[in-house]
Amino acid sequence: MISIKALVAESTGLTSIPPSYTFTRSPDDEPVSDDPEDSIPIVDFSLLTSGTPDQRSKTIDQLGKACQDWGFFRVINHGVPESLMKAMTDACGEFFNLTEEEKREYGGKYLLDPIRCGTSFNTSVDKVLFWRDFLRIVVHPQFHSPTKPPAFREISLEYTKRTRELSKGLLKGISMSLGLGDTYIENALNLESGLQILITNLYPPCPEPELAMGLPPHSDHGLLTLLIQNGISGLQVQHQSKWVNVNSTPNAFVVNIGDQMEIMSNGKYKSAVHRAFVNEKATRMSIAAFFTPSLDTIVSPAPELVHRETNGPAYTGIKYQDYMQLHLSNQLDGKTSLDHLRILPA
Ligand SMILES: O=C(O)CCC(=O)C(=O)O
Ligand SMILES: [Fe+2]
Repeated sequence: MISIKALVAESTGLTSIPPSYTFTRSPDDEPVSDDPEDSIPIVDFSLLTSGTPDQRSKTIDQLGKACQDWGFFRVINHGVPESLMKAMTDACGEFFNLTEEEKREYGGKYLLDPIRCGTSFNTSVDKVLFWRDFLRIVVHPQFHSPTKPPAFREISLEYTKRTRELSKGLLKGISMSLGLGDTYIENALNLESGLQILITNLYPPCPEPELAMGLPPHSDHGLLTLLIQNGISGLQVQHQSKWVNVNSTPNAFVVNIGDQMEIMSNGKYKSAVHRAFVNEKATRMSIAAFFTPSLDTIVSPAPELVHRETNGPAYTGIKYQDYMQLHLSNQLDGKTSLDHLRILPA
């Protein structure tokens, strides 16, 4: 399947998109909020790790509130150097600039290949194709890297370590905000042997951006996602039935919680539905670091958060590997993977 990058490059003066990329917008598509987007919660990570006890406890409260109200927040003062975020963005851009022939080496057939680049989401089931190319790399527990461009390995290894530290700190805070010990999530979901996956999304300029979709509304299948963008906006998050723009701000991470957090917290923290639009002029890029339980962990609501009388378990447990397989082999469609696990109140 041709990449969007090649499609755009090969068709000079492309004025319309091929029909296979044309989305029919649903008439009940929720409106875009006119709230200033800065109402998205902001978490100051430095207060979590080196604040006074009072600042730390306030930040844990803020984190819990952000997870409960939005499932989505920005993190500032996170300790990942801005120069590294920029280097990572540049290295990913250079990867996509390799020839189609060079990239073909990673056009893996299997959904779980450790390095896989491709287009859309899952071209064997996508009904409409997305205006998106991607590179997906498993970087933990085993680190993988494409061999080109030459600097990619070193930069992505450092980026992997620094974002891992950040995710651990955030997960400790989130664990505390649920009234569980700070290492509860880490231990219950076996995060040390869990996966860390880097997904770079490339959205080349699109001649008919209002008809195409970068990524349709979806929640992330893992536990936590840390995202950076290349200065071009296009991400929206659903909040109280409206879409809110998440503009690209330099030097902050956009963090969202995924389906495993929703299951583990018994629905107290819901995974955020988000989508990505494309635009006519600029190439947009986003880099997401996904953190997941280990493949053999059975994720189920934490017993501490389940009260048989008032708040029974809302999801059936599932082995993470089975969940990921379910998610990757179907269409990307809202929260349909999670819907399979819901236990409806009697
Ligand atoms: O491009 C974006 O901003 C969103 C990417 C995303 O949602 C994903 O990779 O799961
Ligand atoms: Fe996502």
